[in-house]
Amino acid sequence: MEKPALEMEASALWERYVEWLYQHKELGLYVDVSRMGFSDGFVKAMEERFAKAFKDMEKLEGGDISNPDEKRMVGHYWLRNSELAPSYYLKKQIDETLEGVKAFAGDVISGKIKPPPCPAGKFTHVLSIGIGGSALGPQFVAEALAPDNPPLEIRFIDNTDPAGIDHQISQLGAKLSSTLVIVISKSGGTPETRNGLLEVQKAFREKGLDFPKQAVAITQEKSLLDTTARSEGWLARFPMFDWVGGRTSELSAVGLLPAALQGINVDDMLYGAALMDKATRKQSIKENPAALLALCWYWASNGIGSKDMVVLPYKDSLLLFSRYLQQLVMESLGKELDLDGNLVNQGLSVYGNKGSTDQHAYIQQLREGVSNFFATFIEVLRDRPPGHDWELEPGVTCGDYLFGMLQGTRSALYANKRESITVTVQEVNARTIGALIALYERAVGLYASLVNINAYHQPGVEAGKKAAADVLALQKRVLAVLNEASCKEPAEPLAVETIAQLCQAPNQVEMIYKIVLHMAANDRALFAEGSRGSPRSLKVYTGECNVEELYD
Ligand SMILES: O=P(O)(O)OC[C@H]1O[C@](O)(CO)[C@@H](O)[C@@H]1O
Repeated sequence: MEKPALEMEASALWERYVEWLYQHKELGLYVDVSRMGFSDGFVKAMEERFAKAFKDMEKLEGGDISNPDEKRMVGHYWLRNSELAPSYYLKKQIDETLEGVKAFAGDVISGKIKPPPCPAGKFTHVLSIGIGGSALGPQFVAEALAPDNPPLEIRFIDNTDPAGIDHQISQLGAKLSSTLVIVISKSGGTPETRNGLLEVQKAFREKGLDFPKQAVAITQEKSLLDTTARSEGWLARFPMFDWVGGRTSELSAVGLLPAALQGINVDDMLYGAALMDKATRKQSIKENPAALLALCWYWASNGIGSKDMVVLPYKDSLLLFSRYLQQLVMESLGKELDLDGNLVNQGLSVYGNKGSTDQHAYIQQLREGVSNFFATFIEVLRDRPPGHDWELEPGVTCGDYLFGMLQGTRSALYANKRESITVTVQEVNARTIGALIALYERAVGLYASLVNINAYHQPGVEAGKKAAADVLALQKRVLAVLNEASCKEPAEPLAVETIAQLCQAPNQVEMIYKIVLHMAANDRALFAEGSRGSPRSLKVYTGECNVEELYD
């Protein structure tokens, strides 16, 4: 009888390794699933589901409405092979956008397009404003592929944290005058991105700079951002297509423009992705690396996300891969309902940083603690560019240590019956990064079919956005109430419970206390008496009577 994979002797394990090893020759990419415990019986039992998943992906690529809730096609695969687009019009849009991105980046790098305050100069920096899928891909790619001295250096604003925004602007300093600002938002209305834009526009005004002459928008046609950019005459606008989701947009203008401006070869990224797309269309689990990943995810987590996926790239430049995958996988698979409307609460949790750094952070728990995960090692064979290596000690380089750490951790986990997948690439370059993106996009698509969910919408995010808007609306009411009390003679400091009554929101008293605490920390409210840690003892006022706000 076949021994369980996690208890095999060395020779049987070697057989299993050889039998299951996947190699993509041209990409120099391997997927090893031998350290996952699935049996042949499990693979057999999954074949029918996979047959359906392959068909679902075929229909998706053919232009079906594969995102039924939003009534949208799902076309990120067409971006790297526009011949696949279901209409000539879409193909033309893809080709023209790609050409436009490359031509614009080329003109900026050559200095044909230059910042107005520096007639003799060139753009030196990019400031990219966006969040979620409109930031994570460009951040991952910049970290992985930007050369040491890129033609334009990139910085990111990906939050509505004022101190974080100030930091980015002050790091640019005088270089703001030679900074190209790219605002990325598919919807064109995401509050964090809008706030980043408003803050940056203010910084431009304060320095007497002409923002539109240094600004580019990447957004859906006719979105608020698009209309603003058009009416203000921004330097350029590039489209985000309705049928490309934020988390799968890295190989659209969203990722390609920032990459091209940093001197990264975007054709190579697209080519790598196209090669991987071709490989992952194969309708045989063993010969399809994305199907192998989806199979392992299903096996490890019982098809219900019962285990987490720890992603460990052993390469500094791949640091952000785990963060990028976190959104791709969790926003796609974390769903309450399946496609038939049943309550399923699906998902697959992803976390990770990089090896060997994480060996000194949490591998202790992975090896000996709670066994609620499976690992994915990302291995890079080429340590450094050729000609730069040297031996730290006889016969051993620094890269050999990194290799040893990865192999040692993989073996140590296996010895304690902890499962792992290893994805190996020859080197980190534009082609392999494109291929890795395409590999995981397809694995997510296949897995979503296996568990019968829509991977391409994100209804859960809306609830948080709405709740945040409610908090801001409540804050405005609190301010109005405080303002009115402060305009009385003498001013009347109010208890938080009284504020809640006056706002007609007695059930929101805790939120009102938090709002007041936040305003006080930012000198927008004052405490007449009481201790901040004893909410009931507080008496609050604004310190000044703002008549304008009162009658607003
Ligand atoms: O590109 P947008 O529309 O600004 O959205 C940013 C992100 O917000 C989300 O809609 C929700 O977090 C993501 O799916 C998306 O990538």
